[in-house]
Amino acid sequence: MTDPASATRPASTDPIPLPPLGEAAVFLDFDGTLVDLAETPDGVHVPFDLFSMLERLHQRTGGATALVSGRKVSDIDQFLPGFPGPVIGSHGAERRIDGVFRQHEAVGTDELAAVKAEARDWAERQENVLVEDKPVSIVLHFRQAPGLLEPAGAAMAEIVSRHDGYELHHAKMALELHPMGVSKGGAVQALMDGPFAGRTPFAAGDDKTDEAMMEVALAAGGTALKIGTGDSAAPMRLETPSELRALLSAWLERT
Ligand SMILES: O=P(O)(O)OC[C@H]1O[C@H](O[C@H]2O[C@H](CO)[C@@H](O)[C@H](O)[C@H]2O)[C@H](O)[C@@H](O)[C@@H]1O
Repeated sequence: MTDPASATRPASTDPIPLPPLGEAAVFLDFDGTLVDLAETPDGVHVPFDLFSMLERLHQRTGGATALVSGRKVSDIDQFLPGFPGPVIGSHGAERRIDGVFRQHEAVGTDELAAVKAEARDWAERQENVLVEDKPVSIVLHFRQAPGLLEPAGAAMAEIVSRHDGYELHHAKMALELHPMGVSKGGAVQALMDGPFAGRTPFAAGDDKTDEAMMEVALAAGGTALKIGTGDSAAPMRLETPSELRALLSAWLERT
């Protein structure tokens, strides 16, 4: 029988098997991983020392530290202005690598506009559903209307069923409609095949969308860490973003 406590216990503890930073490629999710979740997307608190820690990781890994978020890249720029490494946004549908910014080809298409309009139209007929419009997707947030999550799931599934090439992603208290095939794993693989080649990857995340990047990290001989509860391919687990930040600080001291 599975021990319920094992869902939150680190699968591996002392010492956590992390490669020397000079040989590592570090992939970090943002919400729920580097910062605590908040009631609204704008409400997250960025600890004052997070930026300097990420900057040190960037330096110590020779530039091989990437932020890999479901947020749009411009959000990450707002929360962590001036982060010098690659920023993967919108779950991989936006990428800024070596200063070159690219977005998914769906941006600007009539089909994407129609998917967004239909989702927004449904949300505007409800109360307290927060709409987040991103370049390659639309997100409906339900922290202020948890009872609507289920009916919204059915309504959003119906919308994507009418638009070829779109899918519904169940996020934390949110539903996101985006083009099929968008994946953090694809973006992480591209970095491992490109500027981060030859390094040992470490990926940390808290959500289902992070599993794809963790699987890429594991397949490349690296390791992965899950924050919080829930199934994960990650062999390591911590409970909170603050524990991860402490681990990253200790890593910076260690190697
Ligand atoms: O991949 P991530 O960096 O973890 O981004 C995932 C989504 O994060 C945001 O939504 C989540 O965090 C909000 C703030 O804590 C929370 O209110 C919401 O319930 C969560 O789903 C962001 O708003 C989304 O665009 C990201 O996809």
